[in-house]
Amino acid sequence: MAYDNQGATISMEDVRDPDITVSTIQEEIAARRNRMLKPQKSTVASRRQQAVCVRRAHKKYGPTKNPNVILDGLNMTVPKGAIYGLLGASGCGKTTLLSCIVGRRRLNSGEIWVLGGRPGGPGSGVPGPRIGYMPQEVALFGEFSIRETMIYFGWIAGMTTKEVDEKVDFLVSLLQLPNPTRQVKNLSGGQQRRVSLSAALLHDPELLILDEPTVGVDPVLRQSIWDHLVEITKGGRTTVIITTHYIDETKQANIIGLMRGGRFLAEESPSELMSRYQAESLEDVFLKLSVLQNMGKRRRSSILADVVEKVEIPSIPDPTAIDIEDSEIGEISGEFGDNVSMSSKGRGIVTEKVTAVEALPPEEKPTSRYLERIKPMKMHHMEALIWKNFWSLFRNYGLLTFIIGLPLSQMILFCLAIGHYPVGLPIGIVNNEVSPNDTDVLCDYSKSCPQDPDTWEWNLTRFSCRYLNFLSQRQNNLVLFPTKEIAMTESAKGKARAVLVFPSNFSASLQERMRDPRHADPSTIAKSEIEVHMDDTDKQVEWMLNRDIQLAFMETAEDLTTSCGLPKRMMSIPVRFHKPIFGLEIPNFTDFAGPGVILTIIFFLAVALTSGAMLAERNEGILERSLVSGITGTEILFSHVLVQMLVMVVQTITVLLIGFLVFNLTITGPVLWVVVLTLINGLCGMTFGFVVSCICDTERTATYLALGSFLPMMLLCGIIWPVEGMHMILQWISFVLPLTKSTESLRSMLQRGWSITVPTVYSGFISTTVWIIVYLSVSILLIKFKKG
Ligand SMILES: Nc1ncnc2c1ncn2[C@@H]1O[C@H](COP(=O)(O)OP(=O)(O)OP(=O)(O)O)[C@@H](O)[C@H]1O
Repeated sequence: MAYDNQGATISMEDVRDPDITVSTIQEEIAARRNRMLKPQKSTVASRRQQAVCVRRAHKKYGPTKNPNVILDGLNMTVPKGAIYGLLGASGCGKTTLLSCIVGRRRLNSGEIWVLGGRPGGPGSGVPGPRIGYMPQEVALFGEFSIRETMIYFGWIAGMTTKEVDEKVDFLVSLLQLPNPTRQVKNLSGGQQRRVSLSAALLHDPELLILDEPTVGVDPVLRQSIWDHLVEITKGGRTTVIITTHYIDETKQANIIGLMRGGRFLAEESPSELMSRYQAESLEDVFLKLSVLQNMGKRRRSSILADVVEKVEIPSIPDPTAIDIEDSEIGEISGEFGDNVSMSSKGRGIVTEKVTAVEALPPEEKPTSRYLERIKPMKMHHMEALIWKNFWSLFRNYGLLTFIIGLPLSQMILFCLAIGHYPVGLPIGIVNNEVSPNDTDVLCDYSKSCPQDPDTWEWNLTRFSCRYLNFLSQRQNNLVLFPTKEIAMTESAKGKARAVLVFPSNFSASLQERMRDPRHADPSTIAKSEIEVHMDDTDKQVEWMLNRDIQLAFMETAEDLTTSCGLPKRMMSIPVRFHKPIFGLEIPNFTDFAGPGVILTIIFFLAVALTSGAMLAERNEGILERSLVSGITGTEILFSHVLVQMLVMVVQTITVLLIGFLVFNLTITGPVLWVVVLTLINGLCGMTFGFVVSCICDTERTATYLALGSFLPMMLLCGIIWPVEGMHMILQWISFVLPLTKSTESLRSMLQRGWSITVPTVYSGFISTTVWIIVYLSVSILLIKFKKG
């Protein structure tokens, strides 16, 4: 046997004097520090024979400048076949240590060997079915029944449903669980913890890691849980590491590790500890060892002096009783004080049963390592995950209604609310051409031709009335004001969005201007014009009114020529817009914004759905538990993708049907490719959701991130405003955003009718696919490497 000589551990031989006093202990501690450590042989092989072996573990949280040191050179040895009780005050780092052992957190320095290998490395079985992990959180699916929960974890561990059902009966009676058909969310906290424990016990793992399994469990049941643990470890095949706050319940453990200040105060059998420290209970032992540890630290800090003075210093009665030959010493890992270590004599009780040196796991071969790292998806994992994701989603009726109802309602709202022509805008009219007694804004005018058929002389009268008649066909809320001053005052109060003033001899001046433009004086020209004052605060409205005012004039002029039997086009501006190359003759904003809106709805719903599902899974500890049981990040992501694709197909069909069949959005291109682009865009949103859930720790930060990305994407991807109108730098940014190319591609298919072979169209597909790959890779890497 050998012990680790690098962990600053010294044998206990100097702390054995029964008449020891405070001062002598201090002297001894000081003397020991100066003493040379005797090097002992410690090999990787010896560490790999233990169920768990931790050496010189350092772990800290927080910033480098002000770190919160949790593990401070901790050594731990868990022999195979032992029940190891990990004890310590709340917050001392038990859970942190366990999550490092199961490979979910990384040490800052030090080594961990689990079942002969490094966690996460080949041969360790961690993560994987060789380990049974019950985390501190309940980490179960509320929507599932007890039996379904067992089926999920059983399938992951490679069990058949029949095997699971057989084990469920046993566990239900052992842990006094309610009827297995009961839903987990309807169980009490204590019952849920027992279900969680049974999920860890289900597949008879070699190493059971149980983080506070007996919280909220009554003493009788607690005893039967311990009896069961003792029973399963008897054969030496199963090892148990258990944390608990009930120190005295660990009397049945083979070894207990008392953790304090980032180290072990001791790592011994409970009976050995109690007899050595002449303590009634393990709590007493813990207290006495804590005092000793504080004394070691006292020279550095006097903060704990009060505590030390109030507690009786332990006397150690029979130093020879704990004297151990070097040859008997196992890998000493328990320690207390400043580099004062405890021997592990008690461990002999356990190790005797399992001392037969088992064959070591095969050495890692470099050739197979690469293949092992790729870890292809396992069928039984995927089966369990897809089954779980499917039922988690489809049993949550509220969520289901939301994810189908939201795109439906959004599309209806978009089609009803966006792109329609604003009507009923109040337009103030001051018509000085008619008498003040003429109170009807649509004043009378002669519809016959105002041209003398003999002399061809024009006699234009009340042209303003003719014009207002046409204007009212476009904007029907014309409000007559008696004077320009009143009109301007009222419009300043918001009573009119524009004011049109007709000069007193508007028709005569207009006629003069047309008849003899060369000799028309500026006053005549000024009086021939309609004076327009616009409310420019709303650019969109201003443009539309501007267009109406001008088009109404053209229509009036055309009407005049028609009434005189002249060609209609004679009076219009000599620019004629013929059939458009693409799109409708009357431009439609709904058609312009439609593609972007469709893609945005599908993209961000997928982001919300995926990040929500993943975050819930992670925060409830389910993700952690699944990863420890051997599921890979890739499997988790792909299982979500497969199930959520179903949802997305329904969402896509709903949105497209509403848009194109109900609201007649223009669709002239290939329908199949339109559907495919919408679907892969949703997939892109889904993968972005994975990234969000991996980066963010809480739903709140995920909401901020999703919202923070939603607005820039909306603004920059050309939905609201053409990309060509943006600042050059924004155009570059817009170019690489996931929705820009796809929006343009969809618009080209819908309105231009372009096929997939056109670069603008296929570049949308390529851009979306590239983003999917990027997001997916980032999420897989984050799941794999983002550990505490
Ligand atoms: N991700 C983290 N970031 C920063 N600090 C953390 C993190 N996780 C744990 N800690 C801190 O590390 C310390 C040890 O936490 P840990 O959960 O390991 O303690 P514990 O012994 O299991 O406590 P308990 O018995 O109450 O569960 C605590 O002070 C805790 O606040």
